[in-house]
Amino acid sequence: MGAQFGQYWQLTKPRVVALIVFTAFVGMFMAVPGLPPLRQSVFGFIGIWLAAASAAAINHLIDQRIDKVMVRTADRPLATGALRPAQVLAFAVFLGALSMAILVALVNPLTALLTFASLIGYAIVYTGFLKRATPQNIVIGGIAGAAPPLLGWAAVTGMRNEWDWAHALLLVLIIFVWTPPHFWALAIFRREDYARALVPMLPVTHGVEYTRWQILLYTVLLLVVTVLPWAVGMSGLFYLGGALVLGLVFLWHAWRLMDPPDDFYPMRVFNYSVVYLMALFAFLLVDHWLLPFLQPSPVFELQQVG
Ligand code: HEM
Ligand SMILES: CC(C)=CCC/C(C)=C/CC/C(C)=C/COP(=O)(O)OP(=O)(O)O
Repeated sequence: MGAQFGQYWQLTKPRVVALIVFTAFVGMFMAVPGLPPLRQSVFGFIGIWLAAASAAAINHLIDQRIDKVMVRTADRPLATGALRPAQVLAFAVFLGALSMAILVALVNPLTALLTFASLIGYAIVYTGFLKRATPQNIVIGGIAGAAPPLLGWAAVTGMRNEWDWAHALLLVLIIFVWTPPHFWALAIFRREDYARALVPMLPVTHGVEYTRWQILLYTVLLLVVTVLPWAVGMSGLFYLGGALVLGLVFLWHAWRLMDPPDDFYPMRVFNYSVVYLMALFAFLLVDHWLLPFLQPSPVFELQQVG
């Protein structure tokens, strides 16, 4: 029983999904001054979590043949036969249905719709089609993985106006641009896995050198887009400082990757990418709370003038 639970837990890609829901959580806080409304944020969080977990389980189902061939994924529940496809399908449908019920009944229909689109985007469009079709798979598919800040924002505001959309999409853009360096670093290290499984990932189709250049270009772009929250007045100097330091370290890694000290270096870049995104969103969150304290209020300024 305990062992079975472990297998089902593994289907939900718990570590990836933890970072995904963290970005949704930050989206909720960025959407409003102070604390977001309790019901929408708690059930929004649970609903987005369940949807992402469902999408991850469907990814296991559709990818079972690929996962069996790749060293990195050969121990997954379907690849080893620990779970049967029917069990995985039932689990994924259960999580997905529960997610939709919670989002529709306790959050709002727009969040349910956007979350459902992300679920289909990752589980079906990316896994079932793009992944097997083009080396731009993860760039396009990255839209689904990047959506959670928008989902969080929608959960607590229902998207009131263009201002909401523009600011939420800016956070989506950051994760969208982050995804290629995140994934291609790992793909360089695991390129033999992908070649054996006939998955057209960039290092397999265009070579390692070309992929390193792409990583460097996206990392430069990432540094630029992470300045935007400060430039549009969404975040303050505390965030900007954090984003610049984190981004320059990422750039230094991407630069060293052009002529790496050893074969394992791409995995160090990959591991850093995870720490980077976690820290960047933590900076957004803390800055959002600090901002009112750091910026003198108009009353305070008046008192000073007086
Ligand atoms: C299409 C987009 C993406 C692709 C192709 C991708 C690919 C991958 C792959 C292949 C791994 C290794 C997983 C493993 O060995 O179990 C991984 C790990 C990870 N990914 Fe992504 N990823 C994407 C988007 C994201 C997003 C949007 C997030 C979070 C916001 C994320 C967070 C993580 C984390 C936290 C890990 C580390 C898991 C661990 O330490 O075990 N990824 N990713
Ligand atoms: C509803 C919602 C927010 C959905 C988000 C979906 C989600 C779980 C995105 C994670 C992205 C990810 C781990 C891609 C790797 O898939 P892969 O098949 O390339 O990697 P693998 O070989 O490790 O399975």
